[in-house]
Amino acid sequence: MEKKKIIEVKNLVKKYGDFTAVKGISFDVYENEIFGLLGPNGAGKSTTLEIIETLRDKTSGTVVVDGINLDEEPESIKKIIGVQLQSSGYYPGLNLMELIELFGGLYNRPVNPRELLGMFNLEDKARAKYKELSGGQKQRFSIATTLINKPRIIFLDEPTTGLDPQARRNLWDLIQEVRKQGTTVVITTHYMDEAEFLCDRCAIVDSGEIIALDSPDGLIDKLVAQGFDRKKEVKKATLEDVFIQLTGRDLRED
Ligand SMILES: Nc1ncnc2c1ncn2[C@@H]1O[C@H](COP(=O)(O)OP(=O)(O)OP(=O)(O)O)[C@@H](O)[C@H]1O
Repeated sequence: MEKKKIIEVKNLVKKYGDFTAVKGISFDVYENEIFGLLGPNGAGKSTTLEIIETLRDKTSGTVVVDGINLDEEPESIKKIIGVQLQSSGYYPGLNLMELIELFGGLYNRPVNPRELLGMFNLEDKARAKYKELSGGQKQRFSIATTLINKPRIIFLDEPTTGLDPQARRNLWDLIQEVRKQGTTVVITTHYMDEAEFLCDRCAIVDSGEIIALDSPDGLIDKLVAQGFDRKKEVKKATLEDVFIQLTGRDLRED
């Protein structure tokens, strides 16, 4: 069966004054895939995401999300996407349940806060304030809030930055679970192991251009076919494997 395109980006350009941050990139995201945007600092990943999320104006190019043209109906796009809020958007006086209820009200959507918090292992924190959460809990809550409006696509900008290995692996499982439930996931990350584990396909962005786009295995195969060979013998385990083996897979922050 033909895969359905849920995001179509064509010749997207973004200029900040004289500086061109995004230089005419084109890519498609298929329905229900986990799609990664990888690239060094300043490559233009966040700018690209924010344009698709309707949070930033583009200079030129076309963006179509689930058949909706960004230039024509940005409000309709907002209704079908889930975006992580800046932490400043979490009113300090409200607990997690109240925040979810508030956001549900803003989206005009009935929402079951306990169920959502449960999915992200935060049921015990239902009455806690955002500032009382650990780093991993904050990230889980932030991802949970992207699902409040039951979106078709969620956008995650560096979701595991700063987390310990247990929290990172736990979040990977949660992101896979979100996808399993039918949501398309677009993610930016600087961690190549994360992209390799999670992404069906990824685009490598550098200086505002896409320099490669394929599945992680496809990208690796292409490099190997060019004669690339690792200098050192591949180790049977990594230091992270040692760490996880010694400290276990359970989350520590709770
Ligand atoms: N509001 C702005 N005004 C001017 N330049 C900007 C603005 N926002 C981003 N830039 C520049 O555009 C380029 C792309 O930035 P962007 O944040 O999209 O990169 P990124 O790939 O997400 O980087 P990072 O991995 O560091 O988050 C950078 O050179 C950045 O300095």
